[in-house]
Amino acid sequence: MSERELWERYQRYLCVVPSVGFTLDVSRMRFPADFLDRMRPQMDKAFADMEALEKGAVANPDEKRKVGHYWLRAPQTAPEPGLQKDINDTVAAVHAFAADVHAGKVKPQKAQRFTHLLLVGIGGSALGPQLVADALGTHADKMQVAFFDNTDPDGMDRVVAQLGDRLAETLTLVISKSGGTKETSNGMLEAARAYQAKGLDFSKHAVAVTGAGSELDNHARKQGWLRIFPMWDWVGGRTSVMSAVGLLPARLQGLDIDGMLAGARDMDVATRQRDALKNPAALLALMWHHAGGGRGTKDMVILPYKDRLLLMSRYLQQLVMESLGKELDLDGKVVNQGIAVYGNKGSTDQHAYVQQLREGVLNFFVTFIEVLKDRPSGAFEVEPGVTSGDYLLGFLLGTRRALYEKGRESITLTVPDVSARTVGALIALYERAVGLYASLVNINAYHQPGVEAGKKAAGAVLDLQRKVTKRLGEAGTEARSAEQLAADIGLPDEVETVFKVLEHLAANPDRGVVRSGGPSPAEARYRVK
Ligand SMILES: O=P(O)(O)OC[C@H]1O[C@](O)(CO)[C@@H](O)[C@@H]1O
Repeated sequence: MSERELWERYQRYLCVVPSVGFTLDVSRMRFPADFLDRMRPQMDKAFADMEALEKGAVANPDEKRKVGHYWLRAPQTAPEPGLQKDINDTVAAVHAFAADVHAGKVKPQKAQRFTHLLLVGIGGSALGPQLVADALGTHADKMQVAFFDNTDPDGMDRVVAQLGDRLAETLTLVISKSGGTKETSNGMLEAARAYQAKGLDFSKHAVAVTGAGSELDNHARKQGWLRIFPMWDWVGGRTSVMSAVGLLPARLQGLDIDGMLAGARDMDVATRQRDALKNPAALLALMWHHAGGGRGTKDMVILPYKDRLLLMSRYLQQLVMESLGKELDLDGKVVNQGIAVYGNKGSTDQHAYVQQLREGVLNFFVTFIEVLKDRPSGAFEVEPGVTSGDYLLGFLLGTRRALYEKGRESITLTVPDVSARTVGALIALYERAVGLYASLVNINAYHQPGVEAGKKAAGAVLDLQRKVTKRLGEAGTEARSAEQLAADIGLPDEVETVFKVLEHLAANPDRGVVRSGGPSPAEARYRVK
């Protein structure tokens, strides 16, 4: 297509959401002229499914749950008055609590004011807060935010070291919907130890966001934590950023959560429209379907040309892949669905993997995110008449063109700025697109049966470790091989796991296991110190 024809196509398919100043351009997707018409019956069903979901139908059949993240920004649309009240009360409580913290009414044990925030959570209980904090944060925020989002001891040590003595002014939020996620409870215990090491009572610095009656809820109550905020079973972890999970840390940081909710609400209005050409979430879902033939054969490369949106790809990775990556469809048929998501930011990636995108294996489509506003003020010309921001746009358009020339498809989202409103709108856009796409390919977007297998297997590894260390203790100073120890504990076939566990213990001198013998697994011998 010539540049002139592309301009015509750009105008024909441009989807505009004036309330958030947002546009979606699908002109560089090579879908055939009749594609949208052909997809209409499936799209109509997707709209009907979505309407039922918003009205409170059980949209997650496996877990028999309602799916209510859209109600979070429009409580009046929640199907029961009790839910509306819960949402309104929680937003009000978040505002009131944050105001008290900022004013020093809620204060730390041995300091005047909380100035820092440590968020302990993982997956949906961290990724949304991380995206929002990074996209909207500044050096002048009311509180600076740090995260424990893994059970990596060194990762946590590094955060604690960076906080240093400011731990005394740090409010820790432990966020877990289920309240039983191991990484998060480990993070909580590690955080408590760090406070204790400084002579501080963790419970006087701790707040929980969790489901009523969860392990975390019970623990926080028993220990008399500062506060507990609710997390509801009708909100999925990966769509929880507009519940207390995301609102509380954002408001404590000093961000405009009402703006974020309003942006999401405006996008929700736009994405409820039944005309796919006017509905950016529907158009996005249709483009994903076109790109990957409804089977996810093409990866989604997210390329925001803005540092503040760096975490978009990580956030979308969970939202898209945990929602769509399913073995079975809603009829129980094996489909192995999904769309792989990766990305970083432009133009940085032009000096990394864009080479492959232009010339290598054609297994992807790109989503460019363009931000019109360069910086709050003070344009600086790096060359006569040209700013760094002009370069950023030049690189975006240049890459888009270079990819198109080689038959590589792309979508472009444009937002006026990176503000609370646009971040809320982008999140809402993708939440809806994922839901609509799931209907198009007939899968349940709201459960995650696959992650349980890894959790169970991890639990089995730790049980095995307990048995091995007990056996090592009984063997005293006698050095034994992994093979012998596996046989000793009655699990001879688990020898590889026994070996890996022993290597890990021996690599950490304070664990009390000494390795001797040769470098190969068969030669290695282990004993207690
Ligand atoms: O908030 P929770 O219950 O700690 O769960 C954290 C994450 O773990 C998962 O359940 C996957 O293991 C995600 O869906 C969820 O966002």
